[in-house]
Amino acid sequence: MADVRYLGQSESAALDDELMGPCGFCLEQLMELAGLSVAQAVQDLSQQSSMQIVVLCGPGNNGGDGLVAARHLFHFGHDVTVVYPKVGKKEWYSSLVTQLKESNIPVEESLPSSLASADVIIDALFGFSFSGAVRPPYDAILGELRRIQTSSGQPKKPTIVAVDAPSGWDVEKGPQGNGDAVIPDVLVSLTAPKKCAEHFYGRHYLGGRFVPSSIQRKYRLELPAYPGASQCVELSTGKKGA
Ligand SMILES: NC(=O)C1=CN([C@@H]2O[C@H](COP(=O)(O)OP(=O)(O)OC[C@H]3O[C@@H](n4cnc5c(N)ncnc54)[C@H](O)[C@@H]3O)[C@@H](O)[C@H]2O)[C@@H](O)CC1
Ligand SMILES: [K+]
Repeated sequence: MADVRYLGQSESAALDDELMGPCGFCLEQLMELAGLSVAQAVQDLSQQSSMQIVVLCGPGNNGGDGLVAARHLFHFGHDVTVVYPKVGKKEWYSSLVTQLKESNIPVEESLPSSLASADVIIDALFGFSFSGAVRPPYDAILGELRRIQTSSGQPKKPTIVAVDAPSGWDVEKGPQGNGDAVIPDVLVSLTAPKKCAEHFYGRHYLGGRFVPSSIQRKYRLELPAYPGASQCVELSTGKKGA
């Protein structure tokens, strides 16, 4: 089988539109499956039965994936905190927050003081629609992540898991500029990897096991086989190099 194809930004948005238009899916369905696949990938990372997990959620659908993943990870037995500075405009986001609160999962507007001692931090701030320089309040959040990642004297650092694209990276060109990008340890690409993933060398999972054959053919996706009933599959990394 050929290599998995990496998608550009406009192609990713077009594919998304087709799924939720002519293919007959709705956002809530796809977000649930995307978030479940992120939760399964995180579960696959460790044998630890109860991890401290902080999920950073942005204002768009990438943030929605994070809210769904948080709920599943709670049901998997983990200690989950959600940071959601701005509730997205779609009504569905408020419903996802309600679902979390019904299980007493904390949903905070700002970073918890315990962030650096988390086992896992999930970056669900921005996905394939990110562009330009990071605006407040997300610039400070990514700055803190970078600080935790680069600080010395901390025996164990949180594993940073990015959803669909590492936030702050150019969706096609990868980490840009002055070396202050957050470099995640794990990336969970959804549907198909975005071009920025060519610059990623950590553990790389693919999730979003819902792409119909018609779309796979049209976009020449060459998706790998998912094992059994799993919602995610691990890929090899650094396809073309930085
Ligand atoms: N078909 C798919 O592949 C699916 C994709 N989903 C998710 O949807 C994501 C795309 O969602 P969206 O199109 O809503 O977009 P994103 O979630 O990538 O981001 C859009 C939001 O980020 C803000 N934003 C963009 N650039 C910014 C900047 N520089 N500073 C601050 N804020 C900025 C925008 O104002 C907007 O509110 C994917 O990456 C994936 O995670 C899933 O939810 C459902 C299925
Ligand atoms: K992200």
